[in-house]
Amino acid sequence: MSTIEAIAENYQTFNPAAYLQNNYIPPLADFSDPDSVVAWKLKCLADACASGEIGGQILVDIDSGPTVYQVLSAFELFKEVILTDFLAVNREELKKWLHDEPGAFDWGPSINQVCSIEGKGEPWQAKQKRLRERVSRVIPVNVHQSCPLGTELAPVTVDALVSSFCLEACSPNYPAFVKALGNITGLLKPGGHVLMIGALEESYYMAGEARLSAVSLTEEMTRKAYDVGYIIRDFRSYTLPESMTVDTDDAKGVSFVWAQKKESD
Ligand SMILES: C[S@@+](CC[C@H](N)C(=O)[O-])C[C@H]1O[C@@H](n2cnc3c(N)ncnc32)[C@H](O)[C@@H]1O
Ligand SMILES: O=[N+]([O-])c1ccc2c(c1)CN[C@@H](CO)C2
Repeated sequence: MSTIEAIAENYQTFNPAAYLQNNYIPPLADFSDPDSVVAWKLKCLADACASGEIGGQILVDIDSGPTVYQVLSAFELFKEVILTDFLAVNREELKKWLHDEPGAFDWGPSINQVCSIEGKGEPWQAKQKRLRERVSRVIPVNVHQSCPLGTELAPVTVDALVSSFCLEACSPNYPAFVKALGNITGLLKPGGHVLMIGALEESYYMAGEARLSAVSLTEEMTRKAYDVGYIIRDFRSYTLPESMTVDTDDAKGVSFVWAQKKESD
């Protein structure tokens, strides 16, 4: 039976480079296929951001891992973007990309895909430059703490959160998943927005030699987690086709939730 401590211990062998290769190159990130799952994720995020209802001062990405695709639309709507992760190795990977250092992962294809979706006709390099300028901090996070960012922002609350493949990938069970959502909700202003991507019916995934357990969530379990304190604005799900099943996890699909924190309970 996993516990929060055992999961944290297991994450010590998480390999960012292996994780990126497993999930962010073809076939999962094959943009020649408009139905590829990463293209679908980017479209979900872009559509929510195109609503005109999301924006403000601070956007926090909870659990960036070594990836930035998840904020490629949302970052444009905020004055400051804060990236976070539990592991120093992931925070270092993010800084490598932010500083355009040798060996950094190439997010160009994902950025180009978002530019196509957004249809503003700008070169992807311009968006990449803007994102690098907009990120103010890369800081630690622990979603199982009542203050997931410690004192870094307190008592400031933020206008929006993005989070992708996080809560289910680091919680030992569904109650802990729901509690972790409650913890990050405390960072959010009333009326603030959450854009969350999650795995559906996944029990494990690999990141190099690390084998991480996940809470297997159905669509209904995912929706239900937002029953307290949120209005769901959009919910979408994607079933992974045979062509996109990989041997590095057993996810059956991906969910997207756009939820807005109620002004008051
Ligand atoms: C599947 S990765 C998600 C990475 C990225 N957001 C993405 O979309 O691919 C899960 C992440 O959970 C992080 N993590 C593990 N335990 C955590 C905890 N207690 N609190 C916050 N994040 C944690 C790991 O460092 C890892 O980056
Ligand atoms: O389909 N995808 O684009 C995709 C990207 C990342 C990840 C998954 C699927 C499923 N496993 C999670 C870890 O819990 C990581």
